[in-house]
Amino acid sequence: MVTLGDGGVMTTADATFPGFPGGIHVPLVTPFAADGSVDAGALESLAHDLLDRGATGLVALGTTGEPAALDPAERRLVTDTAARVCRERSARLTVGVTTNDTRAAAEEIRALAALPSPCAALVPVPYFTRPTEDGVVAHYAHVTAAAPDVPVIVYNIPYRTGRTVGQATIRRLAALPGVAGIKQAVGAVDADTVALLADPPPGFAVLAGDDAFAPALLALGAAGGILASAHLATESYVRLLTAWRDGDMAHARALGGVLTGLATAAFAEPNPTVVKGVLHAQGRIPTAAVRLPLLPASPAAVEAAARHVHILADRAGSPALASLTRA
Ligand SMILES: O=C(O)C1=N[C@H](C(=O)O)C[C@H](O)C1
Repeated sequence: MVTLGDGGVMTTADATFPGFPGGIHVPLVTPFAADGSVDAGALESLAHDLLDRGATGLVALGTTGEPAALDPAERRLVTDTAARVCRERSARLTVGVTTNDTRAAAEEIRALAALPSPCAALVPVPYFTRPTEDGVVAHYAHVTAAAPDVPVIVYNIPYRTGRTVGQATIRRLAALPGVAGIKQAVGAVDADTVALLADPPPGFAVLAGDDAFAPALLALGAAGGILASAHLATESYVRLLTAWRDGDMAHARALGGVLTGLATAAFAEPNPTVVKGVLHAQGRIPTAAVRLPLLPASPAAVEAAARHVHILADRAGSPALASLTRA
């Protein structure tokens, strides 16, 4: 903790990452009502619940929010709902900007700058087009210049985008004014990620973006994570990050192992189908519905993930996990 002159405190994360707070950010599912419409009331309750459980921030319209299956009015409803909750709770809002068109991304970010509450933008590496890495840098230079007050988080997810971005390019991106961090989701703990975390650019938040690798990235010093499975174990992810920051390695390793099991189960079928299935089974969203081309998760996958949530709760009493595992 860093003590301020007025006797207040701010977290180390705030001091270290001025553009974007570390911590656990939950990429919200978009709940659908029984008639198939977006259920804004359910989204609002879920958002409050996740912040009650200790999330630092919420992400609207991440991959987990099925943005490609929402029309513009629905996307606006989701953004406005999440923005209202984050404003009330003084939490960090991030909004996914899901386009591979540089001009359209710049337009979307300009629109975010006009929102009544401040937010960051989660901007994927331009997908499908497969530009050069120089093209990727030019893309982010253009979109950050469009709205300098909106911090941009680079979303590096090559298995979805088709474009690998190595650490040399990530360092060039980090040097751009307006780029505040990266959601690193490369499907591995690869050499580039290890090198990046060994010597992160000052003030640049490296966030774990692959649930199954999040415990490993946090162990290497990641500032936090944007993790769909944090819907199901918010407090445990927060405790995991805290344990690594506090150097409480025994607890962190034990908890990280259990959370890796949960994450693997939550991603056994396409995200967010399993997460929605468990949230519905827990009575936290009205239906488990997803929109095509996604199909609902199988009952077996939902049961398996729910079992991992129970394992977390059961192990809360074990010595290694005692203070860490209220799911
Ligand atoms: O919505 C997100 O942001 C996330 N999407 C990833 C994905 O679906 O590939 C998973 C991650 O947990 C968060």
